[in-house]
Amino acid sequence: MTVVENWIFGKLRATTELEVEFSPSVVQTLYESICLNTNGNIHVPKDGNVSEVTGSPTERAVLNWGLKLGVRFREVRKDVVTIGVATFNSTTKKMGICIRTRDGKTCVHWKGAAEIMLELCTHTLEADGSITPLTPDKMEQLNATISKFANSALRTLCFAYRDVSPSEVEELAIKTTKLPDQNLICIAIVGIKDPCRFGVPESVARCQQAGIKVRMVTGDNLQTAKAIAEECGICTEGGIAIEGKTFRAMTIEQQYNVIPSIDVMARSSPSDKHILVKRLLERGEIVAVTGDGTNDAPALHEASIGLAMGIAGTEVAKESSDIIILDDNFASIVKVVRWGRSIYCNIQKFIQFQTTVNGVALSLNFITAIASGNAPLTAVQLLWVNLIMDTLGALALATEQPTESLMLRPPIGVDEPLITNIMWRNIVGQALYQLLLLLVLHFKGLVILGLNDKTVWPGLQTNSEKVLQTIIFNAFVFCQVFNEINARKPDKINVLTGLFSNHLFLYVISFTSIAQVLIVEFAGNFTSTVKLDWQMWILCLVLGVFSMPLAMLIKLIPVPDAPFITYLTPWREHNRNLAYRNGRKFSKAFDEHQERAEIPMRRGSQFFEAIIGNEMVRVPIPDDLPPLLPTEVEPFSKRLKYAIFPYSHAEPSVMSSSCNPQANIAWT
Ligand SMILES: Nc1ncnc2c1ncn2[C@@H]1O[C@H](COP(=O)(O)OP(=O)(O)OP(=O)(O)O)[C@@H](O)[C@H]1O
Ligand SMILES: [Ca+2]
Repeated sequence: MTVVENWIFGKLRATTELEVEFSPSVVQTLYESICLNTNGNIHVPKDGNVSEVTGSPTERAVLNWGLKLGVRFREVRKDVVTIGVATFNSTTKKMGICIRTRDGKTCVHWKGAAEIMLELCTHTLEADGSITPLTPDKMEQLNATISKFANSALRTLCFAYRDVSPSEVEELAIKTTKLPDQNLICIAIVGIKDPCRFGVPESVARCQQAGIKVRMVTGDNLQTAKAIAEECGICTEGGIAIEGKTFRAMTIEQQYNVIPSIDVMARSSPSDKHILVKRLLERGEIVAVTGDGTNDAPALHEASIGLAMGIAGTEVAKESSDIIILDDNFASIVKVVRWGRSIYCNIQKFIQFQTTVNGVALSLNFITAIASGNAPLTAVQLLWVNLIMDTLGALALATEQPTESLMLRPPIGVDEPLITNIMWRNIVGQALYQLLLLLVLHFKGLVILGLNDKTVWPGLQTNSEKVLQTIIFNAFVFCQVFNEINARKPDKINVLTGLFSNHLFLYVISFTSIAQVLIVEFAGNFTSTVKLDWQMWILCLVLGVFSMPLAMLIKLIPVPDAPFITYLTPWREHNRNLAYRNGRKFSKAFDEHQERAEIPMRRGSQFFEAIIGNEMVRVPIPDDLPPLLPTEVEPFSKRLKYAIFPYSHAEPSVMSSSCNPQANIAWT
């Protein structure tokens, strides 16, 4: 951040040089304001190297500006006695200090958000040292200056001061009251540029493509925030920019209604950030919050995913977050999303693959055992299959790299099932094919393949039966090998894209295939298999490969958008809506403090969970819940998990099914 524009002593200029004709006393006042009313520090090295400036980015910008003006920090700070300080506060957006200078004068200096500070000013300091009243005309002029700065995406700060009377000093000393902040004299207004970091607009655009709504919630002035949001591409069509105080004044209902269109929230306090996140969560959204300051901690903590900045972030912010972005770069958030989605997809692929193998192996052995008394897959063979699908399958499928297409589709909702309709279709299609194939082989294989070698093995099986059993095992394993390739892209016809760049996948597939050949050809005694001739090998391979064109055909079958599970449980959606409506009703009741609602309450959570039918539903808890525990349960409160309160207005259908009217408290 750097100061790029300033208005001082009644003049507007873009330079940082103070003209010589200013009266020394006014320049001294400005220097005091810069050097004393700050948390930052300047270290001037003795060897003449560049001075080092510490503090928050805003403080550093101001101190650097001071350096350019030629302030001698040590001299200004010498012999000054501090009487009181008001540290920077994100809610009031200003900071102040009360000092006694060398010449015995006591004064208070303030620095803070420009338009907020200007409200507290009654006079301005002029170049010749005179103090002139801040007339409405002048006020308008200054506000126009602030707007001008803000519209060029500059953060505006106002410096002000005033002398403090001995009686006020006494009061300060006795009561340690807050520093006087009325009737101030405006010294200067500066515009600080915080340039949009490299790559941010692109990253925002990528997030938007990925169905993520990016909102900016900042302590800056509305115009500054809008201008910065415009630069970063955060503003959307139909989106609005709102001030924290406007949002705060709304009812919960109004907040719910306005939230979807909020792009920018300006001049927000820490609690505004927190409430916005809370409302979003209540609407069932997943919210990621990034922040650096202590004032962001409540929102970071509340969010589904809190991302703190590693370099600029305060310890408090880092403690309250789930992920720390080491390079402070917004582009890293895109990476987080990409990898997060990739892991989710890889788990889905793995589940699709594994469910198919398990389903087929289980059904095959079950059906054949019941129908013919003997199962084709032996325990050792199943162990090998298990190895293929668990360890090797996970290695192959879970290590797929994230692809670009992951960032082009909308996010997955919290209540969307892990196994999607597309996956069910693939699983059922493949499993049916494999099962049918293996059952036909098991029951009719001898005839179809013309196997009639009646030589009896010690295990009372004929040679043909042994060969058939080996073919079934072999075909089954090859089906898995090729179905593993199918599982790479559950929703794409072409499953081969990127296959050759995923070396681990190729190793796993090759290892599985080679090991299978070795097992069948050389480990017959152990796995109860026999050697196969080349025609049989080709047959097994073809049966396995066939699963690939089949998968393509299966993918042509359209599936509905709504998860299959909702067709099986039509009451589910209905209950959810009902519960949500009632949740709002509860909120309202609590708002108005009219009635006590019947709420099974999980302590410290954002939702309460109600049982409706056989469904557990989550309903948002209103912010300002009155003290929860009835006095008689207080002694046991540590053991209390649910507290249920009588509430007369809730819909009977909910209440009758969810709670026992006798029970006021449910214990765990
Ligand atoms: N050190 C400071 N002294 C005085 N005023 C400040 C200081 N830092 C920020 N401000 C004022 O407060 C506003 C920022 O408030 P706040 O810190 O609540 O917001 P934020 O969005 O967290 O900002 P940041 O980008 O600094 O993290 C700024 O626009 C500025 O007007
Ligand atoms: Ca901050």
